[in-house]
Amino acid sequence: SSTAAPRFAGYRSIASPDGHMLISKGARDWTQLVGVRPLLSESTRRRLLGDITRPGFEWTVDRHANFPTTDVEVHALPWLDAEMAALLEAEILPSIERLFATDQRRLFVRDQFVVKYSGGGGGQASLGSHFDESCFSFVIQLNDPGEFTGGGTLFAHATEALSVPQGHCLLFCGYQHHEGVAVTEGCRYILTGFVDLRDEDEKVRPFYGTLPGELPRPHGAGSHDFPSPHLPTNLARLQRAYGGAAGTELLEAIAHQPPALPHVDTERLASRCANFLQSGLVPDEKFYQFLQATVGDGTREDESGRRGRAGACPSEVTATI
Ligand SMILES: O=C(O)CCC(=O)C(=O)O
Ligand SMILES: [Fe+2]
Repeated sequence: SSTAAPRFAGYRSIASPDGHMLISKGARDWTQLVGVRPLLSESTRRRLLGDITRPGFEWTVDRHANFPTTDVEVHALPWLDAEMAALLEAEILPSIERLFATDQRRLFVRDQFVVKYSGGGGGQASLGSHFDESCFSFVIQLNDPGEFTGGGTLFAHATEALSVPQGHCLLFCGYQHHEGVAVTEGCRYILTGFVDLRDEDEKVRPFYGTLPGELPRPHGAGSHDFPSPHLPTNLARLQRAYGGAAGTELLEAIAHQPPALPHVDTERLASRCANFLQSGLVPDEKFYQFLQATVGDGTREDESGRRGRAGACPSEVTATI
């Protein structure tokens, strides 16, 4: 894939090791930077499009209470889940770390899903102005923008929607207001991810910007709830934090040792692990399901996905780039 700078009239582009940084002419704050980089291989892209355009493919429409999308969780396609876990570790989280000067060891994935926008009345065509309940978000363009009319990601600080080439990925601060512009013809497919930063309030606050109110607790960035372990990348992070332990060993480590993850409250997880150990069950794939069902946001998976986007509220920009 090409690393040439995609050109957008409303943006200035600066080459970076991860691709390009786009700075809209209206940007006043470094949290308004948008990273754009090639990401998906041609074979992954084609395989995914093949899967989701198969007749009878089942989309969900009610996973997010606010600003719902027609989507499907990455988790529903195990091969994709595995590929995304590898891409997150090797590419996406390191890019977020470099672009936003954060610490990738403190990043956890809250949600990942494929979205379908349909022009011509066949389904959802757009997504209204909102902010994501995560410090960072990524949007990967799956199909060729030549296949649809309209579409793209429009930031409140910009005048032009970004529609990047197929396989390219946008990285941005989720608390910046943005919208999915209406597709008027054809279909636009993207893969969206919400990535939270678990860190000290003062590290999180700059990303929250001037949104009114407190830092979004307990479910947003800076929250101390446990990251959803049904995402393999989160489970891998958990295992690493406990010295590579897996299975029973991981359960024991969590149950008996102090939390190894800074600023994540693993108390509830620890007591559940202790109970699981007492039950005498062997942590095979049930262990995975157990983590999925009992921790994460403390809810079942389908409920945890409902907290993804929040309503629009006025945002002012104060700092300068
Ligand atoms: O359509 C887009 O590019 C934006 C998608 C988005 O903002 C979201 O899924 O939360
Ligand atoms: Fe969004």
